[in-house]
Amino acid sequence: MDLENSLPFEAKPRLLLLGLRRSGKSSIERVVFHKMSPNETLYLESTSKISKNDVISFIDFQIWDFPGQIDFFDSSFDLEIILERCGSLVFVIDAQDDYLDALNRIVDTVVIASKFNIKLSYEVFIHKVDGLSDDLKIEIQRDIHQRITEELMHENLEDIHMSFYLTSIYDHSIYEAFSKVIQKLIPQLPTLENLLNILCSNSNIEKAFLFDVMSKIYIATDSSPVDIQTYELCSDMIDVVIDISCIYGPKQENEENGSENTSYGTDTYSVIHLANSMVLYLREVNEHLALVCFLREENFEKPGLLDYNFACFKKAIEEVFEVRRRLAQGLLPDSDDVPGNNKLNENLNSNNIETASTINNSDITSTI
Ligand SMILES: Nc1nc2c(ncn2[C@@H]2O[C@H](COP(=O)(O)OP(=O)(O)OP(=O)(O)O)[C@@H](O)[C@H]2O)c(=O)[nH]1
Repeated sequence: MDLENSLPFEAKPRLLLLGLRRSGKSSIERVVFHKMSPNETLYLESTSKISKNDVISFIDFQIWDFPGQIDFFDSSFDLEIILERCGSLVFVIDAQDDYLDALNRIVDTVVIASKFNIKLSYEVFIHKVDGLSDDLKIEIQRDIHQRITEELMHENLEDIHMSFYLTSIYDHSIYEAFSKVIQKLIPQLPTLENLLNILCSNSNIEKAFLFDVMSKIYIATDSSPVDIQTYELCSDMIDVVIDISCIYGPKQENEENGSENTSYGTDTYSVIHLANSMVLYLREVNEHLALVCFLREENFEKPGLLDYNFACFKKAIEEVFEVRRRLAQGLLPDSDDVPGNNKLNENLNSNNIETASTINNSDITSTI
């Protein structure tokens, strides 16, 4: 599961943050990946050179923050090398400012980038929407979408697909948008979704998210639609659990510098009963990932059933990433027909997960 060690630094997939000066690129990177509070970003200085950050968490990739004043097309940049290992180009537009220049830059960049890497995904963050009314947000999104689509058609690039997100660092929208961007870089996404669907249907769970704990990005969810309020509740639960475990959890000694730090371990488990008869259920899957589920109180009468199903789910997740680890190390042929994948498909078989109707309390206690 030690994924960040599985790829050398230069081989990690890249995500490029591009946009005009002061559009909010560094703020996004600091808030999402370095836990900076949004208010502190007011004091960020303008970035003067490309800042490359290795994301140390479950997700194995690098973020490159391109300063707004740098010309992406400058001949001193080897675009072929920069774009070759790039998974996504994220364009950040300041929605509170005049954005016509930003749109021209986006179209010019797409024209060039599409020549170097046809697999790139293009993401547009219509950013700083916190100060705007709902109607204005929709109007701006429609206008930006239309202008970019027209310009791309003009360049004969109508096949390019771009995704648009309304974002702000002052609420959960930036995490939701980043979650969707990152999910496109995770090849195992359909398998993870499938596992979550099986878990939800067999445990009567309304919604389940698999979170990267450090960034609070969800790397997968079941296929029912994401309701932003449910997402916010589940995401907030991670903060609550981390805060409580930092204060009251067991102290762990840091081997490198001998200091003590508190973090939650692999047995972390939390249940919160809400006033509206709903239950939040959190289990840590490994040091990077946590499963957070939202379910009705009446479906939580047999917590042991959920614990048992979670154990099956956790085992399947471990096998998903064991296959990836072995592929990264060249231990398996890069094909669909590898034994690990067959094993994985076996685990996807819903028979491995008990259903509420087929298990009774005595079975649960004996199987855990
Ligand atoms: N209202 C609001 N302000 C934001 C948001 N995100 C960033 N800002 C502010 O925008 C300003 C510029 O942010 P930066 O992150 O430095 O912008 P940048 O794109 O990295 O700028 P360069 O380094 O010059 O390229 C800061 O004062 C941030 O506090 C947001 O979501 N809402």
